[in-house]
Amino acid sequence: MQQLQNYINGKFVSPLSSEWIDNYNPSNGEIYSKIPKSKQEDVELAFEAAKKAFPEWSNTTLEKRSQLLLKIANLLQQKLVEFAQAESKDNGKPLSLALNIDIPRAISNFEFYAHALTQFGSEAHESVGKNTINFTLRKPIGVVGCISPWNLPLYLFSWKIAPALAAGNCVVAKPSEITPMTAYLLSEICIEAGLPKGVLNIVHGLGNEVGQAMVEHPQIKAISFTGGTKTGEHIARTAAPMFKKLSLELGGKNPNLIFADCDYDKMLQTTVKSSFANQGQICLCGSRIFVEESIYEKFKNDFIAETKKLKVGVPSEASSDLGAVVSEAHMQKILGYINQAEKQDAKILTGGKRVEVKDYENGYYLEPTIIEVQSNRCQLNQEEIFGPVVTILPFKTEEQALEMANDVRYGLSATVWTSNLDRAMRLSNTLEAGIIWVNTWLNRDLRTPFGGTKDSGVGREGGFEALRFFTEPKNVCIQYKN
Ligand SMILES: NC(=O)C1=CN([C@@H]2O[C@H](COP(=O)(O)OP(=O)(O)OC[C@H]3O[C@@H](n4cnc5c(N)ncnc54)[C@H](O)[C@@H]3O)[C@@H](O)[C@H]2O)C=CC1
Ligand SMILES: O=C(O)/C=C/C=C(\O)C(=O)O
Repeated sequence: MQQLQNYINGKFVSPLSSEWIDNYNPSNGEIYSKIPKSKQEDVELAFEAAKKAFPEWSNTTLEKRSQLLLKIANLLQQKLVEFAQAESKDNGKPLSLALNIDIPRAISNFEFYAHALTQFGSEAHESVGKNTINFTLRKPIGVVGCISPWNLPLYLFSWKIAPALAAGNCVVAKPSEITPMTAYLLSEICIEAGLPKGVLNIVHGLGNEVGQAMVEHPQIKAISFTGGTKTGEHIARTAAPMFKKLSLELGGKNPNLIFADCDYDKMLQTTVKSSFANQGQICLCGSRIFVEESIYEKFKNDFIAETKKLKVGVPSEASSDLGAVVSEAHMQKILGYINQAEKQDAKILTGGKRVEVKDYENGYYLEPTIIEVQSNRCQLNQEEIFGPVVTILPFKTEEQALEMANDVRYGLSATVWTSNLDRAMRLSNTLEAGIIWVNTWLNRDLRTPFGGTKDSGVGREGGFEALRFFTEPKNVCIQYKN
């Protein structure tokens, strides 16, 4: 059975403990590889390698850094199919999704930051009448930590390491132990691309061992994390006394507000995607759907009909719209929420059950599920389920829709469907979320700030925001004689 390795100081190495974790294939529930069960001592090795590489990497010209990131992107492009197959097998997502979204986006992340680093500037302030000029240097921080989740494995792993490297930092990175494969394959590419040893180090293992050691490490000065809100809270509590820089991209319970005056067909097709893409395992999925009363019954019937057309099946088959959810434990968690529907006076309109796929009976397949709830205060509307489950609820007025949309602890994204520009602007101003989509969803321009408010996180990724996060500003004030 394949044994993955850590990538430390430019080489593949086994964990010092020689312990391994089983890696499951969600499509059939079988163990298909082993990953290092690394510990604090492996993190220390990675840190030492990164620290040693920092002086040279931070002084490497922007052109050279840019070329290396582009080389990684080119090699990824050449191996797109291999990577997409690996991602689909490791995560359970449809191969078509990995081929068309996950891996292309990982390539774009490297390309984007290869170019962004050459365009990144800093400010200068002339104090007129005082013969003084201030200018701000943007220094790489040193060794930084990147911790990524399992839902969009290489997509989010590269979304963190590309800007961290671009800004001149050396990196200790930890992919999710549930989906380690494409990060492992990326280490092969880094070697092939000639990335200097120690610049990027990838340590596999459990969150409460490897992740915890990274967060606790006194000399890893910044942590970029994407994952669950509870984990983010724990990281913040651990890191705060050490005054670490933190970027936390956490959970969401995003509202999807549908008004009667919208482009109905576009809304319907997009709402199916924003509900069930990647088996609903995207922090941006619109999991609370609020519909204007006058079109509620029509929407309900059409949405059910469209959802019933979705095929749940083996990830590698082109006809599968939904694959498997990521793990047995996660499947049980989602089913736990669905099974509470009745107690919460909610009605399952379609779905709600595990799916048995022929010859893949032990895979983690779930029906796309729509639940009609009676109140936004119910648990189904207040907690992140992170699976193919959405709720629907009618509203009478824009004010009521806004109130329900904001009445939740999360504030990541919101989607508004309307042809009324005034309403679109009013809601864009008042919805409590870091990202608002009007008449579209998951429409991404990598230059824009990405992140959430409230319990959805702290800080922003994307564009120059990430380069600002991964650098320390230093102001220089010079007074000169006339
Ligand atoms: N992007 C998002 O919004 C995501 C949200 N989630 C939510 O979180 C729930 C739990 O999923 P998990 O897989 O447990 O996510 P998680 O938040 O535990 O995992 C994300 C990453 O954090 C690491 N991690 C875990 N504990 C850590 C610690 N103490 N210190 C440092 N790193 C640590 C994990 O190993 C993984 O690499 C999901 O059911 C879902 O609701 C999960 C993944 C992504
Ligand atoms: O950057 C994006 O386009 C999407 C990011 C998605 C997440 O952070 C997530 O699902 O966790």
